[in-house]
Amino acid sequence: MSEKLHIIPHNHQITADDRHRMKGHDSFVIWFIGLSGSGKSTLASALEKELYQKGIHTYILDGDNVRSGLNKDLDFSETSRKENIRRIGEVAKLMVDAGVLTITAFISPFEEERQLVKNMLGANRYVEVYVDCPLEECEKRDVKGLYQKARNGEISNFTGISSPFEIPKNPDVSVPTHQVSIEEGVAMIMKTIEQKLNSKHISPS
Ligand SMILES: Nc1ncnc2c1ncn2[C@@H]1O[C@H](COP(=O)(O)OS(=O)(=O)O)[C@@H](OP(=O)(O)O)[C@H]1O
Ligand SMILES: Nc1ncnc2c1ncn2[C@@H]1O[C@H](COP(=O)(O)OP(=O)(O)O)[C@@H](O)[C@H]1O
Repeated sequence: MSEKLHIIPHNHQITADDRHRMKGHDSFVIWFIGLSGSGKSTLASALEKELYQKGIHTYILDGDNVRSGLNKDLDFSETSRKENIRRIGEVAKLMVDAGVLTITAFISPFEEERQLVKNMLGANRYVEVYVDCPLEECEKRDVKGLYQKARNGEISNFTGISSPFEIPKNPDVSVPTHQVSIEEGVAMIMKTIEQKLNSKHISPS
């Protein structure tokens, strides 16, 4: 797009801080990264349950509600995956501004897009969770039978088999799901976000 757009922001009367004060907690994104079958959805779901029980307003963005709607025009080429993550980052930013503790569960295979999202949100609103599970274990689990299909050549560009996965350089927490239980994994994440949950980042009224 070459034409300059004249978009001038409006300063609304209610701010993110007002929304945090209303809800009694801060908002940020918990961004899960990992191979298919590593345990992103399982951990995201268990974590959400724990946060819900603490009275925290959460929402999970995942393939079910994003790739089948907003991003249904995208496939699994490198370009599409990058655009997938960029758009999810933008949606997460809106949700965080709306006061929701947002959890995302996407493979997010490229470091560059992860950094882009982190910069978009601001480092203090982005918690990176690497669901660290070896390919062999993910393939053994083969929750959806997709690894078998990828090995048979029925699916192309499959992450870990025929499409790259860049190991996160500096995640806030790594959860080795082949070594720890779901409960232990959730506890590791809760420990990482504990301080953020307690410090409300709310300016005095
Ligand atoms: N080619 C290929 N490679 C990897 N994964 C594939 C592929 N085709 C379909 N699937 C299914 O789509 C889910 C991954 O989508 P994501 O949006 O998370 O991928 S990405 O972040 O854009 O790389 C992934 O879900 P999870 O298993 O929950 O990770 C797969 O079930
Ligand atoms: N410690 C663990 N943490 C998360 N998942 C685990 C763990 N141990 C075994 N699993 C199993 O691994 C599978 C992970 O699948 P899923 O959560 O759909 O992965 P992803 O969303 O990354 O594709 C599930 O069947 C889950 O029960």
